Amino acid sequence: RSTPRKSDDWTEKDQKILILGGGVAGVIAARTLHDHGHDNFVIIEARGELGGRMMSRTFGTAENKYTIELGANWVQGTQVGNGPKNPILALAEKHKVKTIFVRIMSTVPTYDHTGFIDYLDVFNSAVDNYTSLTVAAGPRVIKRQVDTTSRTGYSLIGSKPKNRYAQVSEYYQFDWEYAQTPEQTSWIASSWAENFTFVPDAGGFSEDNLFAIDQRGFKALIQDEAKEFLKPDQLVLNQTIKDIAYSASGVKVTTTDGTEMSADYALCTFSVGVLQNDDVVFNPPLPDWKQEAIQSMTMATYTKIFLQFPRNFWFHTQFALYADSERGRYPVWQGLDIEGFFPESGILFVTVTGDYSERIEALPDSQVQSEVMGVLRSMFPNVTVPDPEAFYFPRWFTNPLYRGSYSNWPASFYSDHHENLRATVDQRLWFAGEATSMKWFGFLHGAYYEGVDVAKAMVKCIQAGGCVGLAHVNEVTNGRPYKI
Ligand SMILES: Cc1cc2nc3c(=O)[nH]c(=O)nc-3n(C[C@H](O)[C@H](O)[C@H](O)COP(=O)(O)OP(=O)(O)OC[C@H]3O[C@@H](n4cnc5c(N)ncnc54)[C@H](O)[C@@H]3O)c2cc1C
Repeated sequence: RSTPRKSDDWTEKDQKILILGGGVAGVIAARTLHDHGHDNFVIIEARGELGGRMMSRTFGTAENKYTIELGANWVQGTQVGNGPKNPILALAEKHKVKTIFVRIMSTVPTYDHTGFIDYLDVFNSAVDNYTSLTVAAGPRVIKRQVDTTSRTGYSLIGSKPKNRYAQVSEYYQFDWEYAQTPEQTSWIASSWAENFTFVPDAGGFSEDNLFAIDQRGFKALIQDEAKEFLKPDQLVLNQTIKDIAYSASGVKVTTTDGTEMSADYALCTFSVGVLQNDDVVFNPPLPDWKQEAIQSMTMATYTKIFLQFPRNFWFHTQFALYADSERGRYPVWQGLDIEGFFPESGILFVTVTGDYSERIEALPDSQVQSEVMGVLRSMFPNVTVPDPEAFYFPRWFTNPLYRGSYSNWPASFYSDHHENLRATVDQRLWFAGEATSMKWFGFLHGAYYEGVDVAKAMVKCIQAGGCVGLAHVNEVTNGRPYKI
């Protein structure tokens, strides 16, 4: 009965539950159902493997190839003593995924368009300013003050970057994490996101980060976890869903090759970017409250641009900063050709985010490569910088299976919107993924916890013989926005 078939028969369903998408949320939801004795589910995934945004590929010349991470790369926040443990760390340990501890805030070499120039003092002030920003958000929550953008927050704590050095230092603290600017980001939500992951005193895991260097790919942790419980007939790969029909009596999905699968329930784990862009059509259209929630969240983009050179001519630390006159132009550089990472690899990468990612995705690779090389040559004016032997960057924003990298919470997204993003539609259609996590949106552990929590809620519902599901509010109202 789990074999996909064509059918218009809504009374004879193929499955109890269809899990739409095989990323972290989908796999962990499946495991949770299995743990509760519900094995009548099937995961449907467009790609040929599980993992979703845990995505890797081989990169480099024929003689010097490495597995690199295009998507998630870090276990963000680990554990202090017996405190809360990041569940992604637990999976990495269980499946022996190789990671390396990285101190992100340690000394970085600093550059501008003329070469090396020391602005570490400005950089250190930006570290302090970011801490002040998150601390100042706390009382606003307690006093029930309105949310504003993080830019407003920065200005109120007195941080107003005026030159390229202050801007790139702020970028490293902020945009490099949220993949959008302080103008585009909620002050309150970005602060609690920081606290719940990185600040143990505020309920977070730890301030540490582990960088995955496993040559099976970081995704090995979720793929190996799936192998422990998933049976072959519980997984359908290489099927892209184009239509989700639902009613109070069940759900039916149709894939691009015309295959139909029906079930009592569906759990949709597609990114909020996919939901925003109508890549999948809902039939009937999703209710207004759901659509408003989906369109009010933001899908941000984080792009790693990889280069491989015949020899290493750059800094010997993991990180370096480049201050351009344009904020966000090829700012954060990471070398992998160092002890403990991929020595002798000749691999270096630079990250861009947000609107700048969208800009470069619209350009041919050759143009992006020549821009990046222009920056690199200005950073090292006394070196004859060779052309790269390999060059690659993923286009997350235009990829119809993702439409960006991870969600980011804007100042106009209210708690009720969040509840509605997560809420069940017509008792049958459920939603989970990194974006539905209030505390950990954007992170792998957010996707993990949502997979657990939403699947548990579904189990409760099924055992009760049906239920309304996760509640929503019909209209998000904001009491007193205007004096009229
Ligand atoms: C560049 C980048 C860097 C990141 N860095 C980190 C990091 O270092 N640490 C961290 O904690 N998090 C990081 N993240 C975020 C993390 O990867 C995500 O939060 C997490 O992987 C999301 O999991 P998910 O299950 O919610 O969604 P997804 O992984 O997107 O799973 C949804 C699945 O649905 C599939 N799908 C989509 N459309 C269809 C369709 N029409 N039909 C069938 N299947 C479909 C997709 O292929 C995908 O497999 C990063 C993400 C990116 C992109």
